[in-house]
Amino acid sequence: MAYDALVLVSFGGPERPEDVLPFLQNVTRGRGVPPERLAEVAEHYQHFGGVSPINQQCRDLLAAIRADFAAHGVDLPVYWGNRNWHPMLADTVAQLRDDGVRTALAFVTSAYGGYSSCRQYQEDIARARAAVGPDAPVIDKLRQFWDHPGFVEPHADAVRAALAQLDPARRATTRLVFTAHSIPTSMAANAGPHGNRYPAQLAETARLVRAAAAPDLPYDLVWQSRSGPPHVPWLEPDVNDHLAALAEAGTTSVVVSPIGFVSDHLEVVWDLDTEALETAKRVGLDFVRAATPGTDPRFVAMVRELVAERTEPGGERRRRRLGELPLWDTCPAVCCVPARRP
Ligand SMILES: CC1=C(CCC(=O)O)c2cc3nc(cc4[nH]c(cc5[nH]c(cc1n2)c(C)c5CCC(=O)O)c(CCC(=O)O)c4C)C(CCC(=O)O)=C3C
Ligand SMILES: [Fe+2]
Repeated sequence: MAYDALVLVSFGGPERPEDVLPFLQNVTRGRGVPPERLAEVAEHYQHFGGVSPINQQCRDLLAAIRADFAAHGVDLPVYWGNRNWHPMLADTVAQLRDDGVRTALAFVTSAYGGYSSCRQYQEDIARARAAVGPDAPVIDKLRQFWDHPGFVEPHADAVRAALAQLDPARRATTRLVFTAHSIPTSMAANAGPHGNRYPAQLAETARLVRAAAAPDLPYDLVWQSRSGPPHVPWLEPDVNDHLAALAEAGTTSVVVSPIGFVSDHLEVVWDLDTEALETAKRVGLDFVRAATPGTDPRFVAMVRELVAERTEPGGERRRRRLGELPLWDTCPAVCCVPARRP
């Protein structure tokens, strides 16, 4: 199939103190997040002057994709729109329409399945198209990429680089701790056509990154950034509880690798580099946080490869991937339906 454009679709984040609350209201509208939690998260953003790093990271990725496309003769304009903050996806889709784009592919900055990571972005696209009206372009989301070498290899290199900062004499008591955004257990149960796809994909990515980076080290997959009301169960253990338990059991050193994310946005620089680091200090663990792919050339090239899978004859037979879980281009209708409200 031929496409006229690529759209980078992301979460969005505030870039001024006065935008923090309206942004948080957009994120949590209708999702039952208690006001206390919202106030706490607003403080995390204000700690960074009300500026989330995520939008600049998207601008950097956008520039890198454009340069990579130009260097490889891919003649597709690249646009950018967000779920929760400007540039809002509906404005971007209106621009696509004004520019005469009829069909576009969407690269979403999340590697995994699940409602928040996949289905909700498809709903964002559908809502933006509906807002633009009948002449809105068709927009097809590119596939999930949790086990693509362009995602796994940068994470693995980052784990290796982080390990190099730890004391080699303590290697026997060093562990890898992979983290991803926690989600409600009901959302996890509904992820993918047969359920539990989000944790299953993360377990596969963790296994692949560890195999490439440090096959001799023990590893765990744990969760971070829990939101929602306290009585609703979310995936556990939390990274902070886990670090305390590790220290208790004799671990001296950890590399924390946020495989759930593609860039060092606020959930990384606050929840890990500030909170989890604080926990590690308190319980006496050596702690190094591994980098995320960001604009690693292999990650940027992956975007072009995912496009080629959809646009080149036989492209779907040349998928590069390291894992074994089932993979598809177009999600079945039953996939990742929203978690039932408690
Ligand atoms: C799976 C997942 C990803 C990974 C996939 C992806 O990347 O999309 C992700 C990413 C992110 N989450 C982010 C920020 C927030 N997430 C929140 C709340 C929530 N996240 C959830 C899940 C996820 N979130 C869920 C189930 C909620 C509860 C409310 C709801 O059901 O929607 C809240 C509300 C306050 C709170 O934390 O309580 C905020 C501010 C940012 C931006 C950081 C920045 O600004 O740099 C990013 C990239
Ligand atoms: Fe989130």
